[in-house]
Formats: sequence, C-alpha cells, structure tokens
Amino acid sequence: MTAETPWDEWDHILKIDPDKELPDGVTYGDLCATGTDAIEVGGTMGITEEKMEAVVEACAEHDVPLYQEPSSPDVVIDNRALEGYLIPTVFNAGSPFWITGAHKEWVRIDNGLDWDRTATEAYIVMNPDADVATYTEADCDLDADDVAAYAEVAERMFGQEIVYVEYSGMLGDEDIVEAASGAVDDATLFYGGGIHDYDSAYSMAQYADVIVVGDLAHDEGVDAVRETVEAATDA
Ligand SMILES: CC(C)=CCC/C(C)=C/CC/C(C)=C/CC/C(C)=C/COP(=O)(O)OP(=O)(O)O
Ligand SMILES: O=P(O)(O)OC[C@@H](O)CO
Ligand SMILES: [Mg+2]
Repeated sequence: MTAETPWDEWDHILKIDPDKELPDGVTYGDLCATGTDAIEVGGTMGITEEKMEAVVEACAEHDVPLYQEPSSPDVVIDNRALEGYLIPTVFNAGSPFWITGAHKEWVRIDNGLDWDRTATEAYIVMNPDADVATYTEADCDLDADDVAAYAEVAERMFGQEIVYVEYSGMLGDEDIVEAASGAVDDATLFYGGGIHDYDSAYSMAQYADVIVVGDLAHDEGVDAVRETVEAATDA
C-alpha cells in the first residue's frame, strides 16, 4: 500500500453499497465529509463494475481515502482514485471458493495485479441472516473461543492484515468482539454490523480497532453517521 498500513490510524470506515440508494437530499460528497477515516465501496448482491465506478467517481473529488472491497473477481475496477483494494477471505465459509477459489480466479484472469495496493481482510461472518452469510454458506454457529481462534489463525498462519468480525445487518455480541480483540496482535480488528447511533458505535469501538458503518448511511443519512464517527473517536 502507499502508506504501509493506513488503517492502523483509523477509527471509523463508512461502507457504501453501490447497489443501494442514498436518502433524499444526501450526496456522496456529504458522506465523505462526515469525518470518517476512509470509504470502502462494496456490497454482496447486485454489484457490477458500472455501479462500482459510479460511486468511486462520485467520491473521488473529496478528501477521504477510497478503497474498493470486491465481492467477486469480476467487479474489481481499475481506477486511480482508489487508494487500494481490501480483499476479503471468508474464514468460516462453507465453500472453498470464498477462501481461495475466487482469489485464484482473480489472479488468473487479472493481468498485472497491483499487489502494492492490495491488502487482505479475514472475514468471520456472524449473522446467518445476512446476504453475505447465504452467499458464502458461512457457518455462523460460533462461540467466542471459535472466533478468537479464527482471528489468531488468520493473523499467525495466514498473515492477514485485517481481521473483520462481520455482523452485517445486526449489532453483534460484545463478548465475541472482545475475544477477537484479545486474539490479534499485529492485525487490525474491524467490526461491522448494526451500528446505528452513538451508543452502539461506542460499544463496539471499545474492542475493535476500527468500526465499519454501512446501511445507516443509506437508511438515515449524514447526522446519524457523524454520531458514530464521534463515538469511534471517543472510544
Ligand atoms: C478475490 C476477490 C477479488 C473477491 C472475492 C472476495 C470474497 C471472498 C467475497 C465474499 C463475500 C464478501 C465478504 C463480500 C464483502 C462485502 C460485504 C460483506 C458486504 C455486506 O454484505 P451484506 O450486508 O450481507 O449484503 P448487502 O448489504 O449487499 O445486502
Ligand atoms: O450495514 P451494517 O449493518 O452497518 O454493516 C456494516 C458492514 O460490516 C457490512 O459489511
Ligand atoms: Mg449490508
């Protein structure tokens, strides 16, 4: 990456889903100006290169680092406005496709992959009702010690730069996030899912290095997102 591990300095990420609308009167520029440390562009369903490009272009002129988080190899875009690519691997996926298969395909079809701008995210998918759980056939029936063990394996055995406890669509269990936090050393712990106000943001930011806020931006807008930035900074 350009700076070595910029996420070491982050508290808050806003994840924008290119397949979802923004609330009336809200622009991508408004979302970039919420004080978030970075914008991650990604979603599970209905993602195309065109939708990805449109969001990246809309955010490009604003002063916030932009990352793409592709949900499959065919939606990776080549855009200089992107600081980099955060590439998921789902550690508790039911199919090896989401552990090494998609990655092998990406490297096979993409000539001249930009490794300097590519970083790894070890996902542990925890909400069985989320699209991402269905999509990857994830085994979400995990206790705190399972999650901690996955986090340690991700960092120590697979050299993952980021460990991502993903509750997409629901607020997670604090004890689980705390356990993951105790299991990683050098890796940066991301938490995402169900953050909707100051208190929910604070509760997860106590344990996670970085909290990720997604649907709130699409459902509520900028004031609600700003509250979560404030909590992430305070925690
Ligand atoms: C190797 C490459 C380039 C891609 C493969 C990457 C992998 C393993 C993707 C698996 C799925 C995944 C972790 C996608 C990341 C984005 C994500 C989790 C979005 C949030 O998903 P949901 O909230 O469930 O879905 P929607 O909000 O889109 O309904
Ligand atoms: O949309 P929410 O529930 O905020 O989840 C954020 C993010 O972790 C999704 O990948
Ligand atoms: Mg979502």
